[in-house]
Amino acid sequence: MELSAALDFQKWGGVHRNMSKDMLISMFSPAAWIFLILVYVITTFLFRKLCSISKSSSSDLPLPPGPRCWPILGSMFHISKLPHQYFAQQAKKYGSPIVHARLGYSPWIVVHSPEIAMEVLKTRDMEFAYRTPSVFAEHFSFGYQDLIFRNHTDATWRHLRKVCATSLFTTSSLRLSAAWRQEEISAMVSTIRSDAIKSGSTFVLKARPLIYENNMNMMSRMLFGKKYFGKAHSLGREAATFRTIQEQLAAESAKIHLGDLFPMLRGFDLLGTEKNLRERVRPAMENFFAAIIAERKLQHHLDGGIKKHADFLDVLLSLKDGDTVSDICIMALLSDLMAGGSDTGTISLEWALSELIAHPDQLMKAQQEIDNVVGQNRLVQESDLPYLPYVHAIIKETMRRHPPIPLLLPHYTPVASHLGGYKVPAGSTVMVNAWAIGRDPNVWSNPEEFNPDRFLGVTDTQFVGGKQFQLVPFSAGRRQCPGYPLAAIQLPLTLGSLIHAFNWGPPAGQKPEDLDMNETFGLSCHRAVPLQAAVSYRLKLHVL
Ligand code: HEM
Repeated sequence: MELSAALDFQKWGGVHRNMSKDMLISMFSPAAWIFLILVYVITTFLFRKLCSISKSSSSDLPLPPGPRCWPILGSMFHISKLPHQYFAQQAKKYGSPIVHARLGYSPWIVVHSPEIAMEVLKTRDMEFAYRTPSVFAEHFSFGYQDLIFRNHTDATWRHLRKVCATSLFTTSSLRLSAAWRQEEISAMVSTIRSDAIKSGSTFVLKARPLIYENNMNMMSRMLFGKKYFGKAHSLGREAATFRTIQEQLAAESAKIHLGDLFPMLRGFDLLGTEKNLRERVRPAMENFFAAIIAERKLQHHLDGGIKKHADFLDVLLSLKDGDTVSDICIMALLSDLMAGGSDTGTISLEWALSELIAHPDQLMKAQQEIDNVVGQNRLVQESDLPYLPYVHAIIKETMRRHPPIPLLLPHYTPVASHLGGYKVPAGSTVMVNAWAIGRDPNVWSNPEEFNPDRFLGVTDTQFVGGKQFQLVPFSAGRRQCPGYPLAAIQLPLTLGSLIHAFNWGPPAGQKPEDLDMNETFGLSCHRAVPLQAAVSYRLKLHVL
């Protein structure tokens, strides 16, 4: 998913470069221009006043180095490249593990060392585990009713995390949902196999949509017992609505909202970017999830109560006494989990397949490992996973090189603080550059090399915000991704199944080393060019 209120810097850079003077003039009425100029003059004055007050009253620590900050606008026009790469370059340029930038009125602090990442995410996470308020966050979360954007100081946030941890991601609940995952994997393998057989042997597969739909189906079945993608389902209209909502969310998460950069302008929605969120996207999400909840409540009524928990929605609706959560909170949570559980997995698997196509020897080594454990007469099952260390190592190495959320989700501190000997202004968004840490030669030997072997024998505790914080794709501390236990099964299971059932190579005429490995940015980091691979079936025909 495009997980949060991302500023799409590429688009913003593009808009900035392409925006002619005429376009700018025609965007606002004369009254709006006078108003904007007035706002500029007043805010410049207030800003200078504020700076002089804060200089004299706050600590003497300096701000971290970073790009030039212009009055009011800050450094936003400097950040036109992929921000995780841009900030990594800035850290290198200044020889500093912390970089500061300002977007409009919002200070950003970006951390590039495992030591300071540990401070932000774990040792002092009570200070830094807030979320940056934003226009997208407010609507996506139905007014901060969800888990992702609710502050960690809120008792309901703790309650929702506990419900997820104890009812969705325990070993026993994950065992209960194993059959659905297996069905979805079989369906995906079967679809690809039919296409391969139809086309003779090898055919060119666009992997991303298939993996995305597979992840979505797995999530929606676990959460509320429905699936929206694939050949054999009959939810035509509902599925179409669901797709539209997901597409709109992805588009909205990548928009610039003036109100985020200049909070005092929020109420005016001068560019009209909030209107669509408020009037179309949020109501559409609300109607969609409200219908699912209403349908389930009716079912419970007809059944004379909840006899047995069929899925997570049943669990949420059967919470008792002080533990109950409102319908709006359930909607927001379901929406979070759908978002959290689909795009990240798709990104990781697409990168893992790309790296294996670029490194055929490693692909072969993984296939041999799976053949030794599973043979060629059946598909990979979850019970095989403990015996596939090389497949797990590939996932870890993929996460090191390509963390799906390279700057993690934005953390925030409402009060002034300090990090690594630098000042952190009140209201700062604090980011950990997991991408840069994963490629730091001071942390990893030969970081540019894709080498899964480096993870053989490494335990999972070292993987999830391990002691040294070298590898933090799932973050750590209070905000650590709650979905990790599911991802730790789903990723190796899907990757293992795909490389066991099929041979993968670059499309005809391309060499493995020529594969385009460029990145694109939302807040999540896809391949810039969706993967197209030459695929052929490699198991016995009677399998499936
Ligand atoms: C490749 C798989 C995944 C990766 C790399 C990943 C990564 C992350 C990251 C970096 C965060 C932000 C942590 C922070 O703010 O410091 C996060 C939060 C979150 N993730 Fe995941 N995630 C994955 C899969 C999942 C799955 C499968 C689910 C649920 C089904 C999920 C649900 C969530 C939720 C609800 C949050 C918000 C937690 C909070 O703010 O308290 N994620 N994830």
